[in-house]
Amino acid sequence: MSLSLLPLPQAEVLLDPEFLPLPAAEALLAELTATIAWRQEPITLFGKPVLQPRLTAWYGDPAARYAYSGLALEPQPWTPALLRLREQVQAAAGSPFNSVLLNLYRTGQDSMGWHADNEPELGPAPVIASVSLGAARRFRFRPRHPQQLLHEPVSLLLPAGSLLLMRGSTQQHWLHAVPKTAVPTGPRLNLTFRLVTER
Ligand SMILES: O=C(O)CCC(=O)C(=O)O
Ligand SMILES: [Fe+2]
Repeated sequence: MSLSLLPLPQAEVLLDPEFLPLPAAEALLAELTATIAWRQEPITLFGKPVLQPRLTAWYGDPAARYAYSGLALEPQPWTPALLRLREQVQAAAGSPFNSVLLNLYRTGQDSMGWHADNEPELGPAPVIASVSLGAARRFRFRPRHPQQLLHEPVSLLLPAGSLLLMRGSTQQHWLHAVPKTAVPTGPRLNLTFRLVTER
C-alpha cells in the first residue's frame, strides 16, 4: 500500500494503513514492549501532579532535547530496532527525523488528550510520522479554532502497521487525540518520529 491524502482542509494528513506487513508489526510490538525503558511520567493538570494515562519513552540523537507538556525529556540512545524503523519511515515520508516519542496504551483506559504537536522546538510546520502497532484505536482530529467552522471532527482507525503523516499547517489548524474506549482493548504502541531543532 501507499500513502493517501485525507480530506482535511488546511492540513496535510496522509495515511498508509499497511505500511508494515502484519508479521513485522507483531514482531516489532513484542520487541519494543520488552526492550524500551517505559516510564509513567507525572504531568501537571489544573495545577495538580497526576500520572499520564499511558507509558512513554523518548529516544533520539543526544541533541534532540524536548519539552513536552512541561516535561524536559532527555532522549535515550537509539536502539537497533528503532534505527531500522526510522530508516523505513524517513524513506516513506521523504523527511529526516532525529527523535521518536513512544506511547504505550496498556488498555482502552489509557489515552491521549486533545493537543497539537506545536512545541517551539518542532518549528512552525513540523513533519510528524506516526507508526501504530498492536490494537487498533480511534484517532480523532478536530479544528483548533472551532469558531472558524473549518470542518466536523474526523475519526480514523489506526490499525497495526499503519503510518500516519501530519505535516504542513496541520498542527496550526487541528488538534488530535486518542480517546479512551470502553471496549475491551489490548495494548497499542505508537511511535511518533519528529525533527527537533537544537537549542
Ligand atoms: O498515539 C497516537 O496515535 C498519537 C500520539 C500523539 O499524538 C503524540 O505523541 O503526540
Ligand atoms: Fe500528538
